[in-house]
Order: sequence, then C-alpha cells, then structure tokens
Amino acid sequence: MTPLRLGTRGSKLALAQSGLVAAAFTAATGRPVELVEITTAGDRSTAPVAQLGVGVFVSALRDALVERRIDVAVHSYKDLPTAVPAALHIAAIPLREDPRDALVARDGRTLTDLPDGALVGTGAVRRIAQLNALRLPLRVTPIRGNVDTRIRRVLGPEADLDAVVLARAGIARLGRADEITETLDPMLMLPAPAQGALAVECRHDDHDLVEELGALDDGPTRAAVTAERALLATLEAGCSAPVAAYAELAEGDDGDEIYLRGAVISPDGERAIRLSRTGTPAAAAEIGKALAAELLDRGADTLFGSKE
Ligand SMILES: NCc1[nH]cc(CCC(=O)O)c1CC(=O)O
Repeated sequence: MTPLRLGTRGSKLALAQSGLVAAAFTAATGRPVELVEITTAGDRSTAPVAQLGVGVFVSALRDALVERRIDVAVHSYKDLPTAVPAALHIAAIPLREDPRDALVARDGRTLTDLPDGALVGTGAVRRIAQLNALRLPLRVTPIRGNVDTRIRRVLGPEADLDAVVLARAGIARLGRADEITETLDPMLMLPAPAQGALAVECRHDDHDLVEELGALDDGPTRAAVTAERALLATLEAGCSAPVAAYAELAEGDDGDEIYLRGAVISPDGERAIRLSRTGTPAAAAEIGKALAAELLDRGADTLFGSKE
C-alpha cells in the first residue's frame, strides 16, 4: 500500500501531534504513514508571533497540500486562520486534550502564592490580558519560543522568570505534564478558541481520503471547536486579539448540551466582557455566532485594539 504522506512542522510539539495522528490513521486503516517535514516562515523567524500575522505557521503546509507534495496536514487548530481555503477540507478533529492553560512555576508555586512582584512570562495577548485582569501583584512579560524554551526560562540553569503560562495540551503532548504546578481554572483563564484540538486537513476532492480520515473525528470535540471557532470568526478579531472561548459538553435532561463561555479582555486587563450561552451540539455554530453578536453588542470590538 502506498504510504500516506503526512506533512508536519519540524518542532517537537508538531512531530508529537503528527505522530499521534499517524498512529491513529494506521490503526484505523492499516495504511502506513510517511512523515514529511515542512519548514514554515514562522519557524524561521524570531519576531513576536503577533507581528508575523495570521497563519504564518500554516501557509507552508497548505501550499504543500495544494501542490500535492503531501496528502494530509496536521495543525494545532487554534493556530488556523478562521477561513479554510476552498480546495481544502478539515476531514477530522480528533478527541482533544485538556484545553485549559497551565502554570509552570518555580518551587511548585500556584498563581496566588507567587511572591509579590514575581515575573510571569506568556506569549498570547489573551493570556496577558487575563493575567492583568486578576489584579495579582505580578509582573507580566511577553515571551516566545517553543514549549521547552519557555519552560527552561523557569526551571533551567539560567532561569530568569518565576513562572510561565502555556497551553496544558502542548506540555502534556511533550510528556512534561508533571512539571505543571497549576492547571488554571477557566474562571481565571479562559482558553483560546480550539486550544488543545488538532485539525487534520486534506484536499477537498480527495474523496476516499476524506472518508478514511473521518474515522479519526471525535463528534463532541468537533461540536465544541465549531462553537468556539464560530465565535472567533464572527468577532473578526484576528488571531492575536484577546479573545477567549471554551465550550463544554454536558448531558442535560433532553440529551447533550453545549455550554459556551466567551470573553474579550482589554490587553491591560482593565475592561472585560464575559458572557455564556447554552444550546444543542447540532446548533454549535449558531451558539458561537449568537454569543459573538452579544459580545459585540456589549462593545467587544472596542477592546480588540488594532486588527491584524
Ligand atoms: N501558539 C502556539 C501553540 N499552538 C498550539 C499550542 C499548544 C497546543 C494546543 O493548544 O493545541 C501552542 C503553545 C501554547 O500556546 O502554549
């Protein structure tokens, strides 16, 4: 059987994620998978991600798909721009990891027992804004780099930070979950839309593959991600805006129910709009759109700052 060519970024996290998808695909179909490493503009640059713009980690993989150098690409879903190119299709959204953010702090500390003036590093405006909104006596500083680099700044021999905040999923996929000192409650730190989820993408007209990849799809994850991403798309906020969204599925009296929370926070943490909405998984996209419309009604667009 000809192996499936699976395109991946070369970072440790991307390789871990692609390896998971490759193993699941071979288990489901019996077909072998060949990993094809693709270098993206985002990997080559050291500029802050917010300056690089939308989808910088994604476009090289998508080009490779369209040019048929690979058959399938695995992305961190939260890094995808909200528009999917017409030629491509997200054929599977596998069961997601814990979507919450996590703290890695020295001396096993949690957010509330860090000392006054502690220096906390994090990369995303969404996290900076929510940390500032907590009104803790912390100094929040922007950082970048891969997961290992960020953790080294707290636990390494030349540590210069007291703590970092990262996606729990990324730390867990690198096998370092035991270094997390606090998994942050979404009441304190609402995750990014689709955090912890993977997008498995192929060409739209590759009908047999679309069908095969369907075996990797997880229905509840797809419903949650659909609601969160519909919220983001409706806000048209750009990938570096301080927008958070988290959908949880629970069993209600009349079947499953989605509970979607959304928040938009000014980067200084001074102003925040937080709202929630419930509905059925079948209406996931409508729930996201409706919650975004409510956020906009309350002035969410005045908190974004400049659009990307
Ligand atoms: N923006 C970078 C990025 N993209 C996906 C993850 C982690 C895994 C995930 O959220 O699925 C990370 C690192 C982080 O935010 O800490």
